[in-house]
Amino acid sequence: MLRLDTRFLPGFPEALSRHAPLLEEARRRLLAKRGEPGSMLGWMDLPEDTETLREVRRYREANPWVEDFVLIGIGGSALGPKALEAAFNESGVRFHYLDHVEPEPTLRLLQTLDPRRTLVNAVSKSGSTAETLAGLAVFLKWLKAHLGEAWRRHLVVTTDPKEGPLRAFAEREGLKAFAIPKEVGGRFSVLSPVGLLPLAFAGTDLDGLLMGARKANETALAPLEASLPLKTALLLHLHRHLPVHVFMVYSERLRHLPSWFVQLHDESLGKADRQGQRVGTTAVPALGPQDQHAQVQLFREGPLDKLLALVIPETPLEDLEIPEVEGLEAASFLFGKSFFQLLKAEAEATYQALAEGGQRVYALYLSQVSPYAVGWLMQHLMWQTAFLGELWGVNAFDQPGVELGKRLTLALLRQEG
Ligand SMILES: O=P(O)(O)OC[C@H]1O[C@H](O)[C@H](O)[C@@H](O)[C@@H]1O
Repeated sequence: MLRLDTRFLPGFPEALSRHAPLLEEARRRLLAKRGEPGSMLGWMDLPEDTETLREVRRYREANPWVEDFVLIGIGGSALGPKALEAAFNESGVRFHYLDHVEPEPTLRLLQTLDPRRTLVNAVSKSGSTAETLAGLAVFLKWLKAHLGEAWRRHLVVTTDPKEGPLRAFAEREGLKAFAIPKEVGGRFSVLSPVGLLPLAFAGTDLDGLLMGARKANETALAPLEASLPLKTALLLHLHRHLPVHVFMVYSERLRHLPSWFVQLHDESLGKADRQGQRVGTTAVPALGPQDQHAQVQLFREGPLDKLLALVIPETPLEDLEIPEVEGLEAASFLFGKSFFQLLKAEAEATYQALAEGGQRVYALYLSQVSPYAVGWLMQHLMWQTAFLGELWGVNAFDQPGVELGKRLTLALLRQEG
């Protein structure tokens, strides 16, 4: 379950009815593009794709020997699987992410891995991302050096169905390659094989995850009063004059979720609109309770330039009692309480304190940190982003601003010879 709480934004129900025509129009425009080539709305259909799920499961079953899974990918090709695997790794397979090009940790990783038990997954929609190709080259050499001809079983590719250098390489070498559907962009790809393949190795409940995402689809299309993504899109739209959007999650298991959201929000919505105006708000990742001891001071008493979203679990899967300690009476208010009670109290107190501090804040309650609820939340946030693209007049599915950095990197490398 995912539940929106706007108790500290009392005018919101009226604002929702006032903006009904605007929201309905944004939804109509978005859905009208569905199925249009190049509209990049394929992520809406991923939760229904049972064929890919079967293919991913078959591959997982055929490779029971895997103990270490190295995902080489960056941005949308790494952030989603990283967020979900950290929360729902039930298998004990160890995951390593090469989403950087720092030599020292890469060398250390290569020294600790057993190539005979390692599966390398190179993930890139374009198939041409520099960091990913650099990592692939290094791991390919390592696999070949240790395994000879057997290296092919240890490398699996996830990329465009037809195009790009990685697809061509996989074909040339006869490698197993999963497809990221053409109409699915990187930051919207977590429910494609980009996420499903690693999560199958992590033993995550994929049925639950996709069922949750289907629920988000249902709410996205529901009448306005029941349309959670239209509601949160409106919250962000009404506060677009506030430059900062804090996304704060009260779950250690979901510690990587804010980074996934940051890419989704910032890269989709921070750009020039159709009139050439710069638009966008800056998503700031935060984690509870850790950031209560780091960022919350600023959130509470710093500039009133923020809209904050708190993601708060309502129930734990398991709980842990805080036992009494003799001689530590200062902590007696904790004794007999549980970790989750403390977590929940802290989240609620922060929610209230932020509102009383004058900040604009709302909560998204997750029934539990389960694949179902988190699948729902992630697909919900994709809908929210897509609706905001319509409301702000930007193409939420391109990233022209990233291209210049890529071109300059290439130019610098060429100069160095
Ligand atoms: O999946 P890839 O094509 O390798 O792309 C990885 C990342 O590259 C660029 O930085 C894009 O701006 C991101 O949106 C993308 O997620």
